[in-house]
Amino acid sequence: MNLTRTFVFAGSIIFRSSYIPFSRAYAKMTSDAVRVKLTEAERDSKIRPLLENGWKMVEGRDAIFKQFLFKNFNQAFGLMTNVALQAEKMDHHPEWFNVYNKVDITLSTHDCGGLSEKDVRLANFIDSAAQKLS
Ligand SMILES: C[C@H](O)[C@H](O)[C@H]1CNC2=NC(N)=NC(=O)C2=N1
Repeated sequence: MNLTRTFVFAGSIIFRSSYIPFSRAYAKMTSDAVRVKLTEAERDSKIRPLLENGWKMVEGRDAIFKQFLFKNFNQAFGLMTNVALQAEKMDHHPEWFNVYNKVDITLSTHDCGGLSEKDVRLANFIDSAAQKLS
């Protein structure tokens, strides 16, 4: 249990709150330190719009996938360049594959083993960046 989780666990004991709400509050406070899985309500409000915009749930994983097709390689690589810079800024990285004008992107948060707020933010950024390129 690393220092962050120790602190969160101790906090939930001291404040007599259940582990999850305290850890979510702590996660908001230090959004980069602790990544927590989306709740059912958050999935309904934040993942559903992505699924309606071409993203798909990955079978057997708590992850989302989308394939982007462009006119040529330049556009495809332009998306990857924009996303790479954003990924570094967020410290949150896609799993992706490119061949010529096609970019396959899978998003999930490795640190919590599933979808988190970071995946939602990055997916929305990717959709917006792809739209500007097409
Ligand atoms: C140490 C570094 O902050 C972490 O490994 C970051 C890097 N990028 C990441 N990317 C994704 N998709 N999930 C993570 O949990 C993650 N963690």
